[in-house]
Amino acid sequence: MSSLPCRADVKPSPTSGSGLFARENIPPGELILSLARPLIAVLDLPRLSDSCSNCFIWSTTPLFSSKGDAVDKVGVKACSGCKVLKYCSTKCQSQSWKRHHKHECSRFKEFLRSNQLPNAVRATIQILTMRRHGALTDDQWDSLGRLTSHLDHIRSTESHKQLLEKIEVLSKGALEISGTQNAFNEGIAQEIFAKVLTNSFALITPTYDPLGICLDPLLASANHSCDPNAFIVMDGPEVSLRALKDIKGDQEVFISYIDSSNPFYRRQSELKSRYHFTCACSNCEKGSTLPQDEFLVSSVTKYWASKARILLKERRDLSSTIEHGGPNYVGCDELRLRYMAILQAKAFDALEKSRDLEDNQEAMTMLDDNMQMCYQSGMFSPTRQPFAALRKELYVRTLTAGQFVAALMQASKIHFHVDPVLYPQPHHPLRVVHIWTLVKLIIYLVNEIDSYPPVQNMQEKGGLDFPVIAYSLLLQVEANVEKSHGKSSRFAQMVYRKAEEVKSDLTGGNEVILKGFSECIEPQWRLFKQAGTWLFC
Ligand SMILES: C[S@@+](CC[C@H](N)C(=O)[O-])C[C@H]1O[C@@H](n2cnc3c(N)ncnc32)[C@H](O)[C@@H]1O
Repeated sequence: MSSLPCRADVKPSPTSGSGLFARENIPPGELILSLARPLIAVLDLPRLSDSCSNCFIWSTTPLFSSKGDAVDKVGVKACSGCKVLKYCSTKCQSQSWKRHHKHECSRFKEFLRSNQLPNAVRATIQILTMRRHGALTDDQWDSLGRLTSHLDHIRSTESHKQLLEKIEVLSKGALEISGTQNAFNEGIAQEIFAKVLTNSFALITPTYDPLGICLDPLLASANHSCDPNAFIVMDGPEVSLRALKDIKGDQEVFISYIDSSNPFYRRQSELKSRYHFTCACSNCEKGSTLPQDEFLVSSVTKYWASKARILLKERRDLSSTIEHGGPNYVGCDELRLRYMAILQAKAFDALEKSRDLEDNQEAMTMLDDNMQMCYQSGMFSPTRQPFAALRKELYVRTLTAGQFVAALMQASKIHFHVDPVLYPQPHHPLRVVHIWTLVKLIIYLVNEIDSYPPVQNMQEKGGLDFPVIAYSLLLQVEANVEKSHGKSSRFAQMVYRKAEEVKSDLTGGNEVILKGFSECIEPQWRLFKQAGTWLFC
């Protein structure tokens, strides 16, 4: 694959195996490396039908995507051969065909329409067929070969029996469907499949909506830290690694594989089960002593203690997670700590279950109930997980359900009270994306104000001037998007265009009016901050 700038090298790492190391000092927000596209990429099954399999543009119809970003409608047409992969243009179709699809199309035609093949199986098929037909060079094949598979560890660990069975069955399926049995044996297919599981990362939109998985040997050499100094951002097929913090020459570049705002034992168990390692990063070295683990109280009231006793008795699935080594362990030797651990376990469990619910109302009720528990038990600050994650999930659900006023209040709370703590760097891509989503939401509400009496009320009686608020939020996105996504990214270009459009709508290009607006920002900001405090919790 053609590669763009690279300011890092793969070297042996004291952390584990190989890692990425900066060649020179890289200030926050600067590019570390960029790839025109990852070596291998496959879309999630639902995205196969509504996204381009070459440039990954997502052609959905709803007003807001799952992360609340307004979506432009683009058509995609199915490949006339397999009728599975779709493309937004003949150019995209032809690029994909030449790169890999001509080797798999007839196989997909035969198998994929009847089988709902998981991502890792399709990625393995892509690798096997590309190699078989000479579309992966020896260098690319060797660099895939150097990636960690953990297969020996999985084979020798009793608790990984089920995982081993899954690898054996699915890799065998991938080998058969790829039609490359004459070139590769089952052992090779298992190695490749296991490498895909350990080394692939999420294929995402610039606004962090998940689209599928991708694998690239260069990016896969970046080790994990729960206190990362770099992040991955995508722009269509282009993948970039950018500095979150100041990185000195020769320093190791770390990304975070997981949500690092989670408490110590949850992070440890996720990394152990998904990536097979015990994290010893600078944060994990400090154990459960950081703000991620702090509760606001040292014990809960009698009311919550009685709720916890019931959960301990009735929810065996949860009580097993609070034992030492479990994800919800908080130091369970004392009863007061067991009570807090089981309440935390219940909230995390609800967060995960809500993600699988199709029904928005049911999900919102579940999320709301557990947020109330976080608040009323007095244990959780708004940034202590899973309280912050429950709120974020509720925000996305309210947007999807078209409950835009509730969404606006949650967004204010997230903007002022959650994100600055969880993502301290103003150019953190998630912080930038959240503000952008909020801008889009406010602009939508302003345009449709007649349909939203509560918003009209906030404007007329509460004195909120939404255009001024949207404009000042846009200024924040505009100031940070170069560092979060890169100046020439499609996302940054969209932000710059929107900023110009809003500026001109507000002022008609008159600089004096614009100056007047700038002076209104401060008092409006205070009013908007209050919108988050109107919520019960
Ligand atoms: C995507 S690979 C990273 C590159 C890897 N070091 C290699 O040599 O191929 C992920 C694997 O690297 C190792 N790893 C990554 N971060 C680690 C960390 N903080 N501590 C220990 N091992 C880590 C684990 O074995 C993990 O499964």
